Amino acid sequence: MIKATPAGSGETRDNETPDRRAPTIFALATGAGRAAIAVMRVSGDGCGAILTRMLGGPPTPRRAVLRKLWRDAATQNDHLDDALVLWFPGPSSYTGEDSFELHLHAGPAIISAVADALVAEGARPAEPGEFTRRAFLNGRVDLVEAEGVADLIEAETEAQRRQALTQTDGRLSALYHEWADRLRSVLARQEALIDFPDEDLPPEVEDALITDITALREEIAAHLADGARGERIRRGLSFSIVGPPNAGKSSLLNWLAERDAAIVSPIAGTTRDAIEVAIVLAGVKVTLVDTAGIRETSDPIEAEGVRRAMFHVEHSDCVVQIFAADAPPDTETTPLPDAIVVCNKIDLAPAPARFGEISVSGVSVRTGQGLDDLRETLELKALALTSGSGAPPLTRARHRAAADEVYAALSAALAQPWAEMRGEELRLAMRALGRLTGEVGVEDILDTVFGQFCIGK
Ligand SMILES: Nc1nc2c(ncn2[C@@H]2O[C@H](COP(=O)(O)OP(=O)(O)OP(=O)(O)O)[C@@H](O)[C@H]2O)c(=O)[nH]1
Ligand SMILES: [K+]
Ligand SMILES: [Mg+2]
Repeated sequence: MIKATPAGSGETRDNETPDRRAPTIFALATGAGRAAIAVMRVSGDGCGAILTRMLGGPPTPRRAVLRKLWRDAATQNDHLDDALVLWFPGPSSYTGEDSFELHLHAGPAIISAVADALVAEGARPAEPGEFTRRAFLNGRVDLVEAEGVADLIEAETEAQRRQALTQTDGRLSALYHEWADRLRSVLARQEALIDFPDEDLPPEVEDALITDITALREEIAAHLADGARGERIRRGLSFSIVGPPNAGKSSLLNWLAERDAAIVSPIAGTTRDAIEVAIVLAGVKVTLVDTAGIRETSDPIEAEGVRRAMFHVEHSDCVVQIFAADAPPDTETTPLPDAIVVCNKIDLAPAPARFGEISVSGVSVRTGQGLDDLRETLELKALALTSGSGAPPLTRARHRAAADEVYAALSAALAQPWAEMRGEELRLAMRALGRLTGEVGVEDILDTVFGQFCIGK
């Protein structure tokens, strides 16, 4: 077989021993299930040779061309499909390697015949995230951008899509790179202080250094203290509906979910398990949780339901506390902290204006009265919990851990009276930032990061 020119000749990350030859991988980039077209993606050193074998030669780069696809074009043996072919020679491809795409007719027999032919030419099926992993190793994207690609594929809501885009297009990485640049400058000036202690550097040099470290540390603190809005957008918010039995919790859940997700009945204690339904409020993914009515009970199963309800009260981003107008809470009951308070069944009795300090949303799930206003209140809450300044938010626990480390190292540096000792802390901060974008020492986390991808990306 003719060997294609080595691909991915651009710089290789120093954290994984570069394998000079990139084994050729392939995967279906489009989903399973009935469809008109299936896209087969192929990347690696063997691509040129495979195109020669199956098409008779690589087509014009980066142009969609319709070609007959053969198991062996030279002998015109076994016509596999008529496919649209896109040839991306490395290094200016997604992976940085030679790669191509075949837009096939999506019949399962065609897909498996093409896969067989690729295996016969020495390619192997790709692992989850392997294309993007190669893009990372070849310096096409950094780790934060790669994670953004995974989020973009997973994005179900507008807020998730917008956030993932700020990550894949490098806006979040740019922030981290800007921090690294500033830290590098601080570190250089710090080294100068140590190297030329007797050369009477003006005291302003050290003062400016301290000022810069302090400013950077404050910015990182602000990034960390954004109320986890980026992580919330990614994972979605959770809103739980709690209150006494028969208040209409399940009825409200069903109305918000626009389907009969939970059983509604006049029997108090109908809901026992927590019932979760995903909805979208103002472009934000929200998991609504219907819970068991909270009351004293001798029924062990209902008691477990009550215990679970209390768990959700504690762990939700927002609690919707509901009671019925014809069974208002007694004077000992107090509103839950930060709750949205709802009085249901206002078709039976008037709602009180306030419950403790909190104003009450009066609704009737039966007649529909007040429900649109309540939805708007919930939408505003979802927006308040996920919006912030224009700066790209922190989106993952991995980023939070690294930023925490940088913050701690900068704090330690500021606490050091000796310039020599400060340098060590600054280097630690630099390393933590490098791990964040994937520039240093990340071998151990690559499997975790790319394992979350789907196959074909
Ligand atoms: N009149 C009136 N009845 C309602 C309204 N909303 C719900 N109901 C009725 O109240 C009863 C209880 O409703 P559910 O939604 O099951 O109440 P729940 O809070 O989930 O009850 P548990 O799961 O038992 O804690 C049902 O018979 C509903 O049809 C309303 O706005 N007005
Ligand atoms: K009920
Ligand atoms: Mg219920």
